[in-house]
Amino acid sequence: MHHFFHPSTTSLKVCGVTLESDAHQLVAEGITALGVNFWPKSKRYLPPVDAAKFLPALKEKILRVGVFVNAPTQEVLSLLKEDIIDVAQFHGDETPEYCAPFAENGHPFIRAIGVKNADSLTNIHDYQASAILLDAHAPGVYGGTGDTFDWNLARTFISKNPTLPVLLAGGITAENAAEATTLVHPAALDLASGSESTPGIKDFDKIRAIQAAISTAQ
Ligand SMILES: O=C(O)c1ccccc1NCC(=O)[C@H](O)[C@H](O)COP(=O)(O)O
Repeated sequence: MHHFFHPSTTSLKVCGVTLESDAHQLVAEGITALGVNFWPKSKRYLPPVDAAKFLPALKEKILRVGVFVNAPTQEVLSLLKEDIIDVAQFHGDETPEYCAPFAENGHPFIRAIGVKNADSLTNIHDYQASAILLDAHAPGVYGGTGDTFDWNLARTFISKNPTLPVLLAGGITAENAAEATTLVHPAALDLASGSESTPGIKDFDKIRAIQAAISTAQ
């Protein structure tokens, strides 16, 4: 986890994992982090009870991130306390007040921000997040759209906040991963649509191509 949040290079987080076999293959491919989506309306939803069958065995092998949209605090806390996930990712309308107990109790979390314009990037320190994920603005669906946003906003944000780990998300594919790495220099690229054959099913040719693009770019 230390490596992920204090990176010297851009790492990769593959989100929307639903299959145990895909999770093990991500470990075998040396991917830094995986995301499991606990929002019931996501195309990539995995019920916590199913995630609990395979995520514990992956502890220390890959960073296990749980993605939540406006979930009850207790649901998030129990997955963290039961050691099913390492990090929570808040990808909905969670406020600084919602996030505060996680920060105060030392639970690492990523706050995802849908970037509409420069105003989307104000007051981000209020969340006290371990890392920030910048994604395309997606009213109502929140994430996983495959759409990009203006990466110059991300680049400017990172240059003004050099000690805050920032993940870049939204429409990352093998075709644009090198440019995203070179232009933005994020702590990690994060992707769902660009890593799968159908929602929730990973395509390892695509994932290897993205890894290669990141390596070449840095
Ligand atoms: O993937 C989803 O279905 C999703 C739904 C609601 C909130 C978040 C979601 N995904 C979280 C992620 O971290 C995705 O990787 C991120 O939104 C980028 O997705 P994509 O543009 O498809 O690469």
